[in-house]
Amino acid sequence: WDRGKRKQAELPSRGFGPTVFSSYLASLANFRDTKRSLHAFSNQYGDRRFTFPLLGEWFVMCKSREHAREHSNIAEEVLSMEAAVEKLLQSRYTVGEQFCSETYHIPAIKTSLNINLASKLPEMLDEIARAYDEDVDTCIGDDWTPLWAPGVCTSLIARVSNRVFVGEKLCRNRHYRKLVEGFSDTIIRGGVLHACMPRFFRPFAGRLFRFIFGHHRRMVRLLSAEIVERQNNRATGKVQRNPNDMLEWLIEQPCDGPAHPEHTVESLAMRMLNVNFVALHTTTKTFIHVLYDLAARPEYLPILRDEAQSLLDPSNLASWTKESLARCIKLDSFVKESLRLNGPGPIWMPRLPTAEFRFSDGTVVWPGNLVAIAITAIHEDEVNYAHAKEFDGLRFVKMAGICAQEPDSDVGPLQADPELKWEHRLTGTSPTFLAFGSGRHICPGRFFASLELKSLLAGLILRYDVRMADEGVRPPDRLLGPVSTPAQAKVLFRKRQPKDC
Ligand code: HEM
Repeated sequence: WDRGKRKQAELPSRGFGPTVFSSYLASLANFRDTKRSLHAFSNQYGDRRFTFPLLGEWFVMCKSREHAREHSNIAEEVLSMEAAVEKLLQSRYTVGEQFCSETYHIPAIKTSLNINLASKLPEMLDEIARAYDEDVDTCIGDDWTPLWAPGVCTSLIARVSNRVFVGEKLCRNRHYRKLVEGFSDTIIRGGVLHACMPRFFRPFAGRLFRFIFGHHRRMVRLLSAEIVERQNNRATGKVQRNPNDMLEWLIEQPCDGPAHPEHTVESLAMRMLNVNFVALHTTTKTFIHVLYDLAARPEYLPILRDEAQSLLDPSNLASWTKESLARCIKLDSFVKESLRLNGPGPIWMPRLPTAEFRFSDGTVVWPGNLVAIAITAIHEDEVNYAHAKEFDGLRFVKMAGICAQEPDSDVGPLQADPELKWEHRLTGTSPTFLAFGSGRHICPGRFFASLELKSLLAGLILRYDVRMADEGVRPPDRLLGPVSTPAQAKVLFRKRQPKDC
């Protein structure tokens, strides 16, 4: 008999009746097709909170705008995101205690990264041009050539992101890239494995896991010389010699007091793993989905290309600016629509109550039972979006009420009215668009992610034609319970034909 179920017994739940073990049957059935089961629950109980048994957990789910708003704004001390993530990923075992206990990468992203976006853009654009030259141009010609989309996208995102995180030398270092590219997937898989083990066995399994993969050990080895040199520069008043990048912004974060005047190499290496964890996985998956959406819908290529060409100089990436990319509203809408329909799964923004907690509608949640938002039920609800299940690359341009014609002045419509349209831009969030979360833990890296994704996509459509081998068919996502990942598929690339230039 499941204790979690008894505790939430007053909430509606669609299971197999009140018999012993029924919750386990429901849990297995929900695992088989999580998204569809969750949508059925949501349609039935959408305006109330309901329980959703899945893999031995009792998720208390919500879907309505009011519930989503309340969920997003409750204090970390009451409904904890960190505790929920730790429970789901078992990261204390797979990466180590320090991975979960320190969080100074968050202020570094929130402030330093965001303040420096415009000044770091030229380096990102330089890395994008080099990456396309070296990793794509060398593999393709004037004829259609199949390229492994997940491989290409993972490598591009890791390379360009790390140009901003650790600089030119390390972002091209083979060993460094191998470490950061595989890190998130290994940790997520390891987390699932650990969650299935008996609790008493996890510390031992974790030690073995960390010994085998050695993520932290390898990161310390790769970064230690660089960190020591930068700290020496600081100590000898030559701080201006240090590059302005994420590693430096982490070093600058305040320490715990006089006993620890500066962060240790071990601590900084762990933070850099954490930065890569939050930044690469999400952005890479998004880029793969965007590429599939574009390759399967070739009608968008000329539309996006015309816009990019009119606002960005195709032969001179160095001339692109944050403002000129912001004016690419169709590109912005296309990526946002892809994010709307292709999240990493139907259960979103999990929280773990630290004590018994009562929501404003009277629902009581118990410590140990996870609370989450049914994101796909919101993103695919006809009440929120017309023809919600269909992909419309220009949806958010239309929703913002902006004429889908070319902007006819230098100013462009978004710059003319940025406040009004914010909600419909890629980085905008609302109770009906939660891909970047909302409220207290809203994604602080979304401005960086948006700039990176739009620069990469603009670069791609100005250089290449893309299509699926099976014309017009988008490869289906791979589903495993609540986790959805993009298909492992090839996309056909060819250099852009001269008649299109
Ligand atoms: C398309 C790419 C991305 C997506 C879809 C995404 C999505 C999200 C979501 C949904 C959350 C909130 C989770 C919750 O409330 O449970 C979040 C939080 C976070 N994201 Fe992102 N993210 C992306 C890219 C990035 C990047 C590039 C960075 C760093 C450079 C980043 C750093 C973070 C951090 C540090 C948090 C935790 C914030 C906090 O606890 O206050 N994200 N992200």
